[in-house]
Amino acid sequence: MSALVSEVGTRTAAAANNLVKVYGKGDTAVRALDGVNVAFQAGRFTAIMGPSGSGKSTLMHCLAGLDNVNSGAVHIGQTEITRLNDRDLTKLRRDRIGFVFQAFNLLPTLTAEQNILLGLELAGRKPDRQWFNTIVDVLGLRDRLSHRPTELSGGQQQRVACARALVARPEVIFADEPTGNLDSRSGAEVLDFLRMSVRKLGQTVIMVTHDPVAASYADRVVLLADGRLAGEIHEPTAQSVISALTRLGA
Ligand SMILES: Nc1ncnc2c1ncn2[C@@H]1O[C@H](COP(=O)(O)OP(=O)(O)OP(=O)(O)O)[C@@H](O)[C@H]1O
Repeated sequence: MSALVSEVGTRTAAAANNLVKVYGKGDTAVRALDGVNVAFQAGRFTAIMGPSGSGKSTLMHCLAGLDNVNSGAVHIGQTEITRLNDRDLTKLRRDRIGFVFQAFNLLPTLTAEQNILLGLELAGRKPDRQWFNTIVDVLGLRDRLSHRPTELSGGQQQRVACARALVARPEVIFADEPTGNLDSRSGAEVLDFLRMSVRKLGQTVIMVTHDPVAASYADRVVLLADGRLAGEIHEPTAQSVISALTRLGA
C-alpha cells in the first residue's frame, strides 16, 4: 500500500502525516497511533474501522484538533492544525469543523432550534435561514423545533445533533459512533442523512464506527490495526467490511 492513502485529483479535506500519539510514559506507555498516514477527500463519506484499541478514537480526536499529537502533522484543508496555538485551534474547531457524538451532547435547557443554532450564535455568525430550513426539512425536524431534548426520541436528538453540525457548513464533520445509542431504524435514518449530506449537500463526513452495517453507508472504509493503517475498502458492503475485520482479528 502507498504511504499516503489518497486519490489523485480530489481536494483533501483532512490528512494525517506520520502521526504518532503515545499515552503515558515509560513502561506503561501506549503507542495509540504509530505513524499513521491517511488523507480524506472533500465531498466523501469515510468510515474509520478497526479492532477495539486499534486507535480509531485517538485518530479522530487528533484529526479534529481535540487532542494533541507527539509527532507528525494534521491538516484540515490547507491548515496544519498541529502548529496552531490553543486559541487558534479552538477557533478552527468552531468555524471549520462539525461534530456528532454518540451521546448527542445537546443542551437540555434549550429547544431543538436553539441547540441547532447555538454554535453559530457563540461564533457571532448569522444563520443562513434558507440553509437552516433545508436541513430542518431534510431531517424531518420541522415540528420538533420547539421541543427540548428530553421531549425527543434518541433518533430525533441525534438528528438535531446532525443539524447542529451541518448548519455552519463546516469543512469536515467528524462523527464518533453516531449510531451507538440508537436502535437500528433510527440509526439507519441518521446514516441515510449523513450519506445524503455528502452526496446531495456536498459535505465531508469522517465517521468512527464499530458497526459494519454503518460503515457500509460510507464511500470508503479506512482500516486501523495496532495504531497503523491496515488497508482500505472502496464502496464497502457490510460483508466486505466484516471479512476485512476478520482478517485483522477483530
Ligand atoms: N487517555 C488514555 N490514556 C491511556 N491510554 C489510552 C487513552 N486513550 C486511549 N488509550 C489507549 O490507546 C489505544 C487506542 O485507543 P482508542 O480509544 O483510540 O482505540 P479505539 O480503536 O477507538 O478503541 P475502541 O474500539 O475500543 O473504542 C488503546 O490501547 C487504549 O487503551
